[in-house]
Amino acid sequence: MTTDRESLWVFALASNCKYFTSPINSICFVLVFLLVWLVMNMIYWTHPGGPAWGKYKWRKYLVAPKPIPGPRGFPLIGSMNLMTGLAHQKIAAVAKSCQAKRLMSFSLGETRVIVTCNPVVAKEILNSSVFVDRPVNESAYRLMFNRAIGFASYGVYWRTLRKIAAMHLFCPKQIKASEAQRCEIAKQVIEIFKAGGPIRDSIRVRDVLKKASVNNMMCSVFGRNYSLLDDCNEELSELVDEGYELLGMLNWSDHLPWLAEFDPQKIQVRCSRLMPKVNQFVGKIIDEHRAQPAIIHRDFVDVLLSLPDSERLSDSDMIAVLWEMIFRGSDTVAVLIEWILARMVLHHDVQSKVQEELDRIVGRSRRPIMESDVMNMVYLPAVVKEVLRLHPPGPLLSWARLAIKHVIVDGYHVPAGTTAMVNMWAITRSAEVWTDSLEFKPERFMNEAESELVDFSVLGSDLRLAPFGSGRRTCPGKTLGLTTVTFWVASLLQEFQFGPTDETKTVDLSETLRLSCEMVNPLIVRMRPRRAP
Ligand code: HEM
Repeated sequence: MTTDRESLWVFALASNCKYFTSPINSICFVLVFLLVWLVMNMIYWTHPGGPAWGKYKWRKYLVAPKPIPGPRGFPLIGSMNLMTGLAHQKIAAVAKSCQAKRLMSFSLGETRVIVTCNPVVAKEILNSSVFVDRPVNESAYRLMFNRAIGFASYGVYWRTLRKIAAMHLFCPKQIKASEAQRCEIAKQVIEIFKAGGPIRDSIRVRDVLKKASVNNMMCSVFGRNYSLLDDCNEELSELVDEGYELLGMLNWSDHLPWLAEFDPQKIQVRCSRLMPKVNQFVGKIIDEHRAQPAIIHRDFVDVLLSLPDSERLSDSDMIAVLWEMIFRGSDTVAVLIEWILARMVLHHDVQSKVQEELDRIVGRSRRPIMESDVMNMVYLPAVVKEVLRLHPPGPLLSWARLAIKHVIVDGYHVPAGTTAMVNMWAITRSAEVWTDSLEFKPERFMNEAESELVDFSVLGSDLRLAPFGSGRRTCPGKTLGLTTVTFWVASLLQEFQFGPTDETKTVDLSETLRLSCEMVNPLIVRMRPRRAP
């Protein structure tokens, strides 16, 4: 933007000068200007980390003691190619080749970025009081997420939202209170999978899991009970899918602001088509709650409507907050369960061990599993941790952080306004951090006798495995997410034996990175009921 404004000034001054009344002189001026611009961009590009870092150094006349190592990428656009496709894998490979696994710099157009593949530096970044904001993201702003927790600027508003959500949606009492709803949805999922008869040879699990997760959040947030068997939340699923795709896309205009005018990826158009639909859908639910005020708060809309004046949110802010919860709470849960089931198909011995544990704790009766049974399990939580290690749903921790002040990271000067990423995928697969790092071994989270879990929290205190992030902007829904995933997986494994569709086939674990990291090819399984009808 500064470049654009400065260029306009130069042109404005030039147009007032008599020398430029002749066309030849004007053309010469434009050519000289272009040449200078080109030379400057080439100079910026020579800096380690590429053009955005070079530009910062030249603009600030800064003699940095030592630049952060990193790829130069291309002039002007820097390393935009790193963020397309499987960004976490590409970044890990480049960090290795630049010998910059602890801290690497790169440029996304005009955006300065640092990234770490090291747990110690990750802790320094995520737990600092400096990397507490989120970088600018046009889609997030246009979809109003800047007024919800995830993209709100660090400050009073963000703190108030987190406090409200922590007290009324994510506290242990509230999570316990929503147990019946999770049980009901698990029951419906099982009914759907059973509907085709005892032998089901080829079932795609993703669609059912996604719908179940959306329904679960719809119930907690809006107090709406949708059945998995009917299609009445189809509209919401479409809105979530569209928002999900828009937020997950690399928007070139975020990093090359002069492109925003042209909207080359049609992101602005799609956001402005989507938002009125979201406003209408969520606004209608808020109006219905207003028309029938609840004496006991049944859901999150009731909570928001009953806030005291000092904390009351405008309607549009309320829509943003509610919409974000549906959005964040749905995809991550479904994606993680699909990865767990994929691993169960692939490692039949592990699946049998979970089922033995289930039978030991619940008995092979017809009694469905309860969440209190899951609390007594040790092997299943170890399996969930191991899947989070090999397939973290947010390999780059979903949303990056932004430095609000100058800061020193791992001995390097990092200027305010720099975007910071943590490559959790690279950390959790690193041979320097984990023994047999690429092998699927849930036992690594258990003691030698395999009778109890070792003391390893995945909730953000140990950066060797922190799939929910860490520090002030850590995921507020982590306990709810983990409880839902573990319970639904337990319910499915109690009920069914999962296997490959064909004994000669294996499971394709290839990844695709959207907002979360999903299986490229949706999991298709063979299911056999385990319990007698
Ligand atoms: C398996 C489930 C989940 C995973 C793996 C996950 C992962 C993450 C990650 C990596 C972050 C970024 C943290 C950081 O910057 O340090 C995040 C943020 C967030 N998550 Fe989750 N999440 C899950 C479930 C949920 C659920 C169920 C909800 C809500 C219903 C939720 C709501 C949020 C919100 C609102 C933020 C933004 C926090 C902020 O910026 O202050 N997440 N999540």
